[in-house]
Amino acid sequence: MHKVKIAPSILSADFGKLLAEVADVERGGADWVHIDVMDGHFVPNITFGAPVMQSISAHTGLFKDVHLMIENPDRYIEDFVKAGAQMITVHAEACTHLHRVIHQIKEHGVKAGVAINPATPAAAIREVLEDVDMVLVMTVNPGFGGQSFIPRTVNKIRQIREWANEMGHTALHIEVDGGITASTAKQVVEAGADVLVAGSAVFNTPDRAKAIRSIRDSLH
Ligand SMILES: O=C(CO)[C@H](O)[C@H](O)COP(=O)(O)O
Ligand SMILES: [Co+2]
Repeated sequence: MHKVKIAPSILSADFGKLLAEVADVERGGADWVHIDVMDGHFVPNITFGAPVMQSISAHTGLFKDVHLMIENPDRYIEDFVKAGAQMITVHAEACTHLHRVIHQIKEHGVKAGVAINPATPAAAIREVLEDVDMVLVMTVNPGFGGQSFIPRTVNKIRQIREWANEMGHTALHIEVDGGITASTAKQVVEAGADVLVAGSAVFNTPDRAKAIRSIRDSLH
């Protein structure tokens, strides 16, 4: 089992001072930075694209975890690789040819993840589980920060970790995203998650180091 990683989502950061916000969580003990890209089609919200991501990349040593909530993500993989992405996650619901997109990401030499919405069963990604570096189990409906954790999603985490262990895919990361706080983190880690995205729980408080520490401490 990997050491649990905390990945603050910049969705809840102040976009007017993104570099300072990312530097703040880097100093505060974050492991990864989670970059939410939304297109206003796959989800009812728009964030930013590869050029903004590139400006952040150049100024942080954090591992860059890109969550593409966009339709036809295959059209933008190369742009995000050039912008510094180290993990690119696409939604199973947004890809007609999911296996092809996953291999397209890997051909660029970056890690590949697949995400599933709360209403999507774990079985939707069973056939690509051995191909991916990470499964992102959405614990809220994607599109917005600050929503409440959906408890039913915990069963899917357990199921996916069980399948990965059965197939010997012990390096698989399981990331959870949405409503992760010091009150919800422990149950998802116990179910098999090892990457915790936290947006509002980290950025909506003035002391980011304290917020990250309190999520980490809640796991013991
Ligand atoms: O992908 C996302 C939303 O679609 C974000 O990563 C997620 O919402 C993080 O925000 P919070 O921790 O506040 O729930
Ligand atoms: Co996200």
